[in-house]
Amino acid sequence: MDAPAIFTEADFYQQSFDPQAYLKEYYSMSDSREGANVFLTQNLKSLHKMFSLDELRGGTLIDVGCGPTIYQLLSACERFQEIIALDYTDQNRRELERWLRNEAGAFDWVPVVKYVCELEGDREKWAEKQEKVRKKVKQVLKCDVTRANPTGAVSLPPADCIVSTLCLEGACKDLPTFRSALRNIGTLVKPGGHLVLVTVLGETYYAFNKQVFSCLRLEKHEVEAAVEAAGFEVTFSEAQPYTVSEERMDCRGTLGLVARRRPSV
Ligand SMILES: C[S@@+](CC[C@H](N)C(=O)[O-])C[C@H]1O[C@@H](n2cnc3c(N)ncnc32)[C@H](O)[C@@H]1O
Repeated sequence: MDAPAIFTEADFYQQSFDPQAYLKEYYSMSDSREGANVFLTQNLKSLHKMFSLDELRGGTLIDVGCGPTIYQLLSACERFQEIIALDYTDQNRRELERWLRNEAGAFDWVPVVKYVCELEGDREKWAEKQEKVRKKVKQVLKCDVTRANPTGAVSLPPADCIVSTLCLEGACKDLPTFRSALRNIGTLVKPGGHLVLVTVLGETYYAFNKQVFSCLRLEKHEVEAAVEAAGFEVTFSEAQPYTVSEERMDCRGTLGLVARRRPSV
């Protein structure tokens, strides 16, 4: 499989991203899909590690490019009082809201929630954690990371922390756009607040449901330099090789990064 000839940007997501197919392909956790679980468990462990850091706690957390997923909030919800989730694509925000309202047909996150509870030391707390996420997510709003003001007419008070998983490398066609998107989302966090990033490294495409999406091929040092240039100080950065060979993506590694926004001058 090859990367698309033209980089698939936000409008392509709006037209072609099927949230249920995405969830089924990347977030179904089962013993029969051992290889497929590696990508997910690697990212869950990284989020668990980062949201165990002392400095990561506070009032508000904004999830940028949340998609239809909640796994990125499972460790975070223990550290922040309120969560606001943002994404460009209408159907992804709707799918997330379906789960938040516990509607029939919403994706079953229980195996993933149990896995994170086990990382935290008590697998039996899964129902409590699900309710915590459902209670803490206060708003699900549209955003565009390529805009200087990502939430447009809606103005949000700057958050204590922003988290973004697997979004910017899919939304940004080249390194200058990636760097400017980091500056844009940086405005959503208070000076002294934190950015938590999970990105894939060395990836040019990912696919599901016979649909291929572009990915900006990134190296660890490029992500770190872009985060620093956006006004943050990187305080934690850990890359892990991704060695599973699969048709659905050409990912070579994953990166978990924490940075602190510098005081404005
Ligand atoms: C690969 S999905 C990641 C979803 C989720 N964060 C996860 O970890 O699985 C990429 C997400 O980025 C969103 N996206 C793409 N372009 C965007 C843009 N310009 N602004 C905001 N979100 C965008 C898509 O709608 C999609 O939900």
